[in-house]
Amino acid sequence: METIYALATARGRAGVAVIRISGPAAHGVAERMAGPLPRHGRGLRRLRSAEGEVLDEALVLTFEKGRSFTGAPVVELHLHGSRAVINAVLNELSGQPELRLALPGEFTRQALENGRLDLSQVEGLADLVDAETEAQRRQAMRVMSGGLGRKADIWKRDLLRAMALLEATIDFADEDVPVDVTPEVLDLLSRCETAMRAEVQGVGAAERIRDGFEVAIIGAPNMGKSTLLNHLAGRDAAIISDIPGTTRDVIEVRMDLRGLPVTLLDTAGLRDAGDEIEAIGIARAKQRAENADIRVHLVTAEDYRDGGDHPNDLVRVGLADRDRSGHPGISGLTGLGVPELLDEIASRLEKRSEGAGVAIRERHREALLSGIAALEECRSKAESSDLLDLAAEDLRLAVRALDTLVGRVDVEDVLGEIFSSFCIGK
Ligand SMILES: Nc1nc2c(c(=O)[nH]1)N(C=O)[C@@H](CNc1ccc(C(=O)N[C@@H](CCC(=O)O)C(=O)O)cc1)CN2
Ligand SMILES: Nc1nc2c(ncn2[C@@H]2O[C@H](COP(=O)(O)OP(=O)(O)OP(=O)(O)O)[C@@H](O)[C@H]2O)c(=O)[nH]1
Ligand SMILES: [K+]
Repeated sequence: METIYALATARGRAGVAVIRISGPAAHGVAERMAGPLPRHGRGLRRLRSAEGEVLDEALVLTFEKGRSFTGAPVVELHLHGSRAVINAVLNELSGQPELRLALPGEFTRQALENGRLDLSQVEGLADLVDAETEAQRRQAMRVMSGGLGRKADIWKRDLLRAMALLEATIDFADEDVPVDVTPEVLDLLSRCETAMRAEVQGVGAAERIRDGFEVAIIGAPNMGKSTLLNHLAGRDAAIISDIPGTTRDVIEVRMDLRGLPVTLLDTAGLRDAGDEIEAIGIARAKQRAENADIRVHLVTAEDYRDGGDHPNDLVRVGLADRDRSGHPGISGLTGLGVPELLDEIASRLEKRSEGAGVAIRERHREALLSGIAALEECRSKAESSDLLDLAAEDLRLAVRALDTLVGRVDVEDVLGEIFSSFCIGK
């Protein structure tokens, strides 16, 4: 294994910056710069260049092989977090013949190769590093701490028990001993299948939590859509004017709505377009609104009162102060009714988030579906005594599908894709 190094913290001025070195040469290189180090501990040391110049006074942490994040020997240099210090130390490290700059995600890759994390935990870690909201953090933590692997292990244990029962039946089949194990086998199969299906059901919600929900604000020109968006965003993201047809491109604002990641969309006012550009804007507005998770339809107070049915993915809100009917409406100008609108959106999105479990990616869905398909095959064969051999083969396929979840098999082709989303230093 090579020895790699990289800045683990973000670039730019900060209180402290951390450089990680991982691999067999880590301790040797660090001692060359810092002098003798504790074997598995920490110490305050002067880091010197080869010429003897003091580069920084740093906190140096050492981790023994098998007892570090990567599983390889690790040294962490906790530096003063200025650009100049970071550059000086990185420059010194780049001159060390045993070292190479880490690729994106390469520390985590070492952790995977050294069995410190399974593949699903690596995926969870990737999501955790990207998490912007509380719901994203919680979901990533569930997966990073091994939730999917634990479930897969439980299912696998049941399937291996079913396999042993089937094989015992096959062995006894010659001996005229009437052993009917199928009820127990079928019971084990259906238990797994139900649990796996529940996880498949949750992948959609999990993906929404990771990628974010879209909420589109729609309505006629000049209704105050941009005003409402700016109010929600807390900044002037969209242009407000009393000229109808101001907004043309879709304006996007990312926000954290009670822990849920939401992209708000301000769209062109819907009407018969005044010109060609506006027509394009309106077409885009319709398209994006159609794909959004929720549409907030701004209407006049009169229209709101005349009401009527509307699809339940549509939150219909009436403007507050444009008539005197006195009903509680909404205004992006005064903020009236905005907390209620946010509550309504959040509660709808929370409903959509329900069911997210520890299967959170398309890769997980595919593995589970192929496992479920194998279990279905197995069940239909297990019911007929002359197909038990084939039933056992289907079970092996199902177990294999579970193994791909945690990366015990078929890892190589997915690694590139997973690590491409990591940053350098992770
Ligand atoms: N300084 C620092 N902070 C960090 C990390 C890191 O690598 N370095 N992490 C990186 O993502 C996360 C923590 N994850 C870690 C997981 C395992 C070990 C580790 O060395 N485990 C040893 C025990 C070490 C000890 O107790 O001295 C072990 O399990 O044997 C370190 C960090 C977040 N904070
Ligand atoms: N009285 C009142 N005026 C508002 C309110 N919200 C917005 N306005 C005004 O209505 C005009 C249009 O506001 P915008 O937010 O640009 O409307 P829009 O729906 O985005 O308009 P388009 O870009 O044409 O689709 C501006 O002059 C706003 O100041 C409100 O709640 N009450
Ligand atoms: K506007």
